[in-house]
Amino acid sequence: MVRCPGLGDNNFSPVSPNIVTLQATVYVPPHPLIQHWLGVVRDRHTPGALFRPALGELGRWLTYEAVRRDWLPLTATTVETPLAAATATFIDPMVPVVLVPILRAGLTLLEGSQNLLPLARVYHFGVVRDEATLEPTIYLNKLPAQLDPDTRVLVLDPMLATGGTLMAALEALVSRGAQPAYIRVVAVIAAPPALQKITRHYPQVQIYTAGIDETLNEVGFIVPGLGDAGDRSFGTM
Ligand SMILES: O=P(O)(O)OC[C@H]1O[C@H](OP(=O)(O)OP(=O)(O)O)[C@H](O)[C@@H]1O
Ligand SMILES: O=c1cc[nH]c(=O)[nH]1
Ligand SMILES: [Mg+2]
Repeated sequence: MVRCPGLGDNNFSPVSPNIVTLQATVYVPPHPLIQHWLGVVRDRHTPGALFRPALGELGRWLTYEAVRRDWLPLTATTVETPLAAATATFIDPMVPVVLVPILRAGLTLLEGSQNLLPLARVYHFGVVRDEATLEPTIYLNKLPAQLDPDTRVLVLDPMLATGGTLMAALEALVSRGAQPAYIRVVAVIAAPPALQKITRHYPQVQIYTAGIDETLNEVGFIVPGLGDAGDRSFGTM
């Protein structure tokens, strides 16, 4: 069990002891709904019609966890209730909030995130891994040329395996002005190679994931994982 600073009394329990060496940038929220939906997506017998909405639920709950501490800028003001004046705190509309789904599989997390952050801009980022070399290729980049340095960025990608895909997305974001301290990642399953790569290059980027698995197999799939998230989501097996 690891107690993460800055997250109040919530204990975020690691599935793998590797998290101990990863400082406090990787969080596995011990939420029963997250655990439930993780079990559903892991199950090979879950049909696509349920797999997709299950990832959507994980997108919702992991987004809730990812944004609830020290990330969304707030502004305090006063409102009139029917009875009297009351202080009120709102999300500061002047600070851009951005969602970056990594296509294809990241699209499944988007709806749940967008429901919680309806005013966020969405910049799609398409990456495909070469099945032989595991190298990522960017085939779509809808990021603007420049991002306001205050922009809060939530990157959505269910699977962090070698970490090559996420590194490509983070490089694109940072080169356009995003600040690593304001970037958070929502993932469903993360593997140690990805976590080590990201925390080494971007120690300020926080990763929120439903689980950390032990290893990758010889063809770069997370084991036990959940298989190919994109193919299972879109019926392209
Ligand atoms: O950490 P990495 O080793 O880079 O692998 C992770 C990436 O692999 C999968 O995408 P894939 O290339 O299969 O594309 P898809 O989402 O379109 O299926 C997954 O959705 C991640 O984006
Ligand atoms: O296990 C894995 C690894 C990469 N991409 C997936 O969809 N699944
Ligand atoms: Mg895929």
